[in-house]
Formats: sequence, structure tokens, C-alpha cells
Amino acid sequence: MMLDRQKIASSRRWVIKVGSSLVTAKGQGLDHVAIADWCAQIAQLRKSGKQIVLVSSGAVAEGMARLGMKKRPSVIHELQAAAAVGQMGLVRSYEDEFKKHGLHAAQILLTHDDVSNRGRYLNARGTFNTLLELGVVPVVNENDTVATDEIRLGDNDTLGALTVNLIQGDLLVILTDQDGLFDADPRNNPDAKLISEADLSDTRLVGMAGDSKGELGRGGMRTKLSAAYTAARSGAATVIAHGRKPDALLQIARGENIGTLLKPAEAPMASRKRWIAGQLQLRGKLWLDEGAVKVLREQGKSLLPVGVKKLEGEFERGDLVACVDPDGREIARGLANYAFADARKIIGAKSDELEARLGYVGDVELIHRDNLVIS
Ligand SMILES: Nc1ncnc2c1ncn2[C@@H]1O[C@H](COP(=O)(O)OP(=O)(O)O)[C@@H](O)[C@H]1O
Ligand SMILES: N[C@@H](CCC(=O)OP(=O)(O)O)C(=O)O
Repeated sequence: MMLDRQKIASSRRWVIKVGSSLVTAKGQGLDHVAIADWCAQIAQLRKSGKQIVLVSSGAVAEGMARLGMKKRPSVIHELQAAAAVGQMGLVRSYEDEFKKHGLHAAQILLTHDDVSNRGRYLNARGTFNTLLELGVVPVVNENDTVATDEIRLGDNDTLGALTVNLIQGDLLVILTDQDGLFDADPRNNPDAKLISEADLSDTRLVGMAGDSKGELGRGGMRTKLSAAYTAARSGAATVIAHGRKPDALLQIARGENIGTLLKPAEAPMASRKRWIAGQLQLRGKLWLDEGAVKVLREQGKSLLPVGVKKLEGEFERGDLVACVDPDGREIARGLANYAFADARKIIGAKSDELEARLGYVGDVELIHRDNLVIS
């Protein structure tokens, strides 16, 4: 048990989600003291080498406070208007606090389309990766201005989990107004006991998480549990903890026994690769030379344009394509970094020739090894 806590403590990429109930002080607008505290902890985590993405709710709640709305509006455009007003305060507060620690913050607003459309998915991932390499803390929320029912992600627990999938995070931390997942909803069961650790394959979990929630929250514990399942699809563990416990994030980073740890059943890369292979339809075929077949098979490397001789299929950037050997036998499949039209310009080219052929600086790999599954 300690071993699992130690493992997540030393993991590198974290997505931390804070809920409305925490960010806003009982509907009185933003809780700047709490925000300052998380930002200070995140600054320490960054110093210790972790890459952090923050998913923060609170736009609607802060907008309501600013506009003097007493009740959460039920008209969708009023909710969206409140979110647009509140988001200003939210990012301003994070920016101010991170600045005190010499950190830059970046605003990222996402909708369902951004994570389901493969091209946009890759673009968003590239932006996240670059921000993280630059040492910036991305602050994510749902793009409430354009998100209505069909394109809504639903809630920020889900958004946190999808962000974990997107950036291949190691850990999802959900900070909320309870100590973690209890064996029954503690709002109605004073005897409910905290689960300190569970395997996501444990079928009893679903029965424990209720959908009752705080006045400002949306999903209750049920969406937090389902977020943990989604995060586990790309191999990440989830910790649900109380956001007002002193040093909650630092305690997790020290491997201490705080909140509820929900463990994925499978090793991270195995689940990511199954996810790639299982989710998408084949859209094209890349004919490899012998050298490329060898490095893919024997060395687990990325596929570079230089090793590809011929292309088939009108695939887009991010589509699943098959890699075949000179006899046409499939040896691997993966997500292409280039659409057919651009891929055609660079096959057979060495890495230092790509820019001249494309007219822009793109990815060095045609398929990155993290997105490649050997058949
Ligand atoms: N088994 C459970 N363990 C803990 N909390 C639960 C459970 N079932 C339901 N809940 C409720 O979930 C609430 C947290 O969800 P929510 O209000 O949506 O928070 P947030 O704003 O942080 O997303 C808790 O306050 C609690 O009442
Ligand atoms: N985009 C919305 C998210 C609301 C939401 O999911 O809230 P919560 O259940 O508290 O995480 C906002 O910022 O108000």
C-alpha cells in the first residue's frame, strides 16, 4: 500500500482539479486565500520537477457573485454569461498568485469537440506539452460560452480526466469538500467511512458514490468516480482529497495517506496502447522500408518520414494508420502526425529536410512511439 502511494508521489505529470465548492467561498465570490494556498503548493511541486495542469471550476459561481445573482440561473445563456464574467476573475486570481512564485499561467478553454476531433486533439496536446516544457501552469476550464448540451463535456471532473488522457498524465488529483470517497454519501450518513485506497476493478465502488452534491457543485462523487475510470484508460491513478486540508497536494507528493487513492487495473502504457488501437478506425496505410520495420519492431522507436516509401488513404492528422512491411504485412498501427497531403511531401526525407519540404516546422516523427502499437 505504501508502495503505491510512493509511486504516485514520485510521478511527474499531474492534473489537479478544484471544484466550485472549494474555489468560491460559499457563493460569496472567489476564495482568494484558498487559491493562494493551492498556487503556493503547486509552485513547490513545480520546483520538485513536476509538471502541473490545473483544472478549475468556479466561473459560474464567481460570475453569479459579480452580477449579484442570488440563484444559479436556469436559462442556459444566463449561465453562459455568468461563466464568461466569472472566468475573468478566476484566471486573474490564478495569474496573480502564480506570479508571486515566478510562474506564468495560461488559460485553456475546451469543449467536447476539442477532445473528440482528432486534429484538434493533437493540436491541443501539442500546446499543453509546449506550455509544460516552458514551465507554465495551464489553467483549464470548459469553454462555457460555446458549450451547450451537445458539445458540453458535462462537468469538470470529466474535463480533468480527459485532460489526463490528452497529456498522458500520471495522476489526476480531485480536490473537493469531502475527505475523499466514503462508503456512503457522508451528507446523509454520519457513519460513512473513508476509503483510503481501492482498485478500480472493485465493483463495489459504484454503489458507494452518490450524485448528491454541494450547492455549487455539479456532479457529486459519482462524476469523480467516473472521472477516475476515464483517467485509468490512459493508465493514470486518481486521488480524491479535501482541498482545505493544509498541504493536501504536498502530502500527496510526500506519499502520505491522504484522501482516496483509486488505482487503475493495468500498467499505463498497456492501457494507452489498447485505447489507441481500440478506439479508432484505420484510415490509411504506410509502406515502410526494411530499416524502418526493424527499428519499430526491435527498438520500439518512433516512425520517421525517411523510412516510409509509399502512402495510401486520405487520412487526416491524428488518424489511425497501418504500417506495413515491403510485402504488405501489417507490422504496427498508430496515429499519424501529418495528414496525407503533407505526409506525401515528406516521405523519404531526412529530418533536416522536413521544413523545406513542408514550408513550416512540424513534428520530426510521422508517428510518435507513444502513439504506435506493434501488431
Ligand atoms: N460516497 C461519497 N463519498 C463522499 N462524498 C459523496 C459520496 N457520495 C456523494 N458525495 C457528495 O459529493 C459531494 C462533492 O461533489 P460536488 O459538490 O460536485 O463537489 P465539487 O464542487 O468539488 O465538484 C460531497 O460534498 C458529498 O456530499
Ligand atoms: N465551467 C463550470 C464548471 C462547473 C463544474 O463542473 O463544477 P464542479 O462540479 O464544482 O467541478 C464553471 O467554471 O463554473
